[in-house]
Amino acid sequence: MTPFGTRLHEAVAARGPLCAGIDPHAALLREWGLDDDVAGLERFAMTAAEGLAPHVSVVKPQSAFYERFGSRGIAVLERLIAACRDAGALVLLDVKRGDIGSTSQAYADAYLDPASPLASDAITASPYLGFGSLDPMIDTARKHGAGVFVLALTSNKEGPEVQHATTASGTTVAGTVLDHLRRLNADASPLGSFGAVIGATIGETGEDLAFNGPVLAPGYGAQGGTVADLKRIFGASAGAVLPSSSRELLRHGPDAGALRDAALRTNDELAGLAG
Ligand SMILES: O=C(O)c1cc(=O)[nH]c(=O)n1[C@@H]1O[C@H](COP(=O)(O)O)[C@@H](O)[C@H]1O
Repeated sequence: MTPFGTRLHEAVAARGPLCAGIDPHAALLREWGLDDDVAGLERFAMTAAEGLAPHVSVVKPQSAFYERFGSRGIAVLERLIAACRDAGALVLLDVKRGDIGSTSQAYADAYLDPASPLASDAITASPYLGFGSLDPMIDTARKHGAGVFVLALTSNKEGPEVQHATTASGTTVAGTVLDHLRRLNADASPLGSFGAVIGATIGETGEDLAFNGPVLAPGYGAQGGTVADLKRIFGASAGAVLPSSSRELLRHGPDAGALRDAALRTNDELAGLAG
């Protein structure tokens, strides 16, 4: 299997860097004229897939918005993942998992093993049980050509309390995560498969953000992040950055063509980002 980083590099070159979040908020379902039930969820998800997945490099469904409907919501998520992959988009399933190693393996089997009904191209992971607790996810991703995006400097205002804290070795928690990612991606070309999550909303951190892997940058759009912020935060490394937008993009529904136009327009705005 071609490594995720290589597939992502090709997808971004072909379709642009925008990562389209498919988050069926109850308020968005109502805005689209849908009921906040499983039928509404299915209609929302499939319309978003139709409008966005043929045009963007990456889609990112947030699992909780599907889980809130129980097993029938998860069945919709399974169908959404399949539809988006069929349309040529890479699926980054946003689950932010992290646990002791033996349970991390179960999460890896659930989301990264092609035999699983929820198999995706990549997942988001939380490193706060220690970066090494994610090893089963990293190893399983390597085996199946998948990717893992690890939380480093998140877009929410509460993140710095933990992420800016200094560890016993003198580096920050975020800096430690980035060091691990630097090591994991060291030999990859053109791009590693192990990414960092760094919000498009963060202020000056003093961290070295350059590494040979992709960056998921949520917070672009509804949370206030702009193209200027992306340039300020990432500078020359911005070529491997995936700005992620959910609500700002999805408010253009329920017309699939309007979603497509919004995604294409956003990718045009992001075109100046690389280099
Ligand atoms: O991992 C994420 O995707 C994520 C990390 C982060 O630091 N901030 C963040 O907002 N997210 C997710 O990115 C999406 C942002 O949605 P919008 O604010 O509607 O664009 C949601 O699915 C969040 O759960």
